[in-house]
Amino acid sequence: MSTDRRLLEAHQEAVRSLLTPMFESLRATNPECVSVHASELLGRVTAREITTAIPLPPFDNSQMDGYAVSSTDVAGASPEHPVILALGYTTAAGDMPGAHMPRTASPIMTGAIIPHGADSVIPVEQTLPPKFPRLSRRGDPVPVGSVTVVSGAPSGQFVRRCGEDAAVGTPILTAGVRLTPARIGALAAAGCTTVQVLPRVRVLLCSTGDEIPSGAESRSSTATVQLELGKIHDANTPMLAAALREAGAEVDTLRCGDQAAALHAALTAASPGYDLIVTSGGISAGAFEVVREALAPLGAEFMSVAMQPGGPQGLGEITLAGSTIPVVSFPGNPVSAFISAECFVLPLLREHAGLASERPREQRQLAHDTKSPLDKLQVRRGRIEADGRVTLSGPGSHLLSELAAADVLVQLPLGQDTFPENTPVETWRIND
Ligand SMILES: Nc1nc2c(c(=O)[nH]1)N[C@H]1C(S)=C(S)[C@@H](COP(=O)(O)OP(=O)(O)OC[C@H]3O[C@@H](n4cnc5c(N)ncnc54)[C@H](O)[C@@H]3O)O[C@H]1N2
Ligand code: MOO
Repeated sequence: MSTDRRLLEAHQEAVRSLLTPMFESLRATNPECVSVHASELLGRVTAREITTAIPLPPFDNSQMDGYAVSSTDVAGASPEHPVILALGYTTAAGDMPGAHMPRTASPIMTGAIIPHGADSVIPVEQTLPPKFPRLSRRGDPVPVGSVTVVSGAPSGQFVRRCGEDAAVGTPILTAGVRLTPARIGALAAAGCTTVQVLPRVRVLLCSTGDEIPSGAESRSSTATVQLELGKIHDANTPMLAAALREAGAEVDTLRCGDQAAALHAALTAASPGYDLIVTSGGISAGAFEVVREALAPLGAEFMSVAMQPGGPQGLGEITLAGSTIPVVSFPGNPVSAFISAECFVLPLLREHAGLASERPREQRQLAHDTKSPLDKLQVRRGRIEADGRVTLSGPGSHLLSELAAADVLVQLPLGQDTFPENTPVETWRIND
């Protein structure tokens, strides 16, 4: 590991430079075609602009349950000068309308086509009687009866015009947009059955360490698994897999002990088909640093970043079985791994997935004084108090329960080691 410490921004830039060709190549790859009805569509990113081939709405229709009328028939209607109209043909949503006859009120339901000859709708509550009489649907004889109208209805009242939401050929979605529920709804309304979406980044996530039981040992049908002394549960694999997936990646996982040859063999066998390898653990100054030992000879570099947690880091393009693949290595301490992902990889994945790359930052005041190392940027975990100030938890990178209970990450900048109560600090939300 190099003894020079690089600044966080320099490492962010190095990771961006490493991963940019991978993102570019994914954008240049043939898009995937996904059904509008598939649950996997949510969160995918459009590969092309999508225009509507039909007007939306596809026809003039009623915004209210009421009566379609000719605005000239009811001009000047008021409680003092009511207009009495005979009942016309009824149109419900989905029906073909009958002709609207002059001096009639054609019962119409929300979403039904405005019948030819009518240009306005009066809600049923604004007529006398204020409820529909017994009505027949199209094809049946028109019921005999009348409706008293006590207010005028300007032309176009409660009429939803054909194409007013989107005219034929209008782009509904541009390329590079994340598919949200509303966007999927708009595509479905336009009659799109499939959508071309960008391929997702396929990540192989590999957690290392002899202290973590192998996959088979750690999976159990009971709620809690017993541990042998010296072993711990694998927190990083589920945590990092969830973070990567939340940022739009597809993730498969791999577990490996502390033998470099075994890690090399496992990655060689598993890596084809992936765009990126992310590792956790085995990169610091110990005697058995499996990731460093296995990946440095393949081209990865390991360095120290002037931050805490997350000091030890690794990255590079490595060659496995004749193919090159980018690798980003995080330290094994769970809070270090989480913050490393948050600082170096997730913003880039989010950007590719059409999400806001950076989480919004907020200035808050510290609720108490604290210290941090002068030569490192410290990222602390904090709870927001009722007065908006932040109480920090301990700095240790093993304090995962405190990370889980935190509202915000708090940045204590490098170059300052004493932070009195009420010092303004930059924060960003987690666990939302
Ligand atoms: N002499 C030095 N020792 C250490 C240094 C240093 O600069 N000099 N750096 C410390 C820092 S900071 C960190 S962070 C860690 C990083 O070490 P590694 O990346 O080599 O990680 P490991 O040693 O494999 O694990 C560290 C810690 O995390 C636990 N761990 C690992 N994987 C998981 C997992 N999947 N789930 C839960 N917990 C995990 C592991 O048991 C260790 O306790 O090095 C310091 N040491
Ligand atoms: O830099 Mo380490 O990531 O504090 O435990």
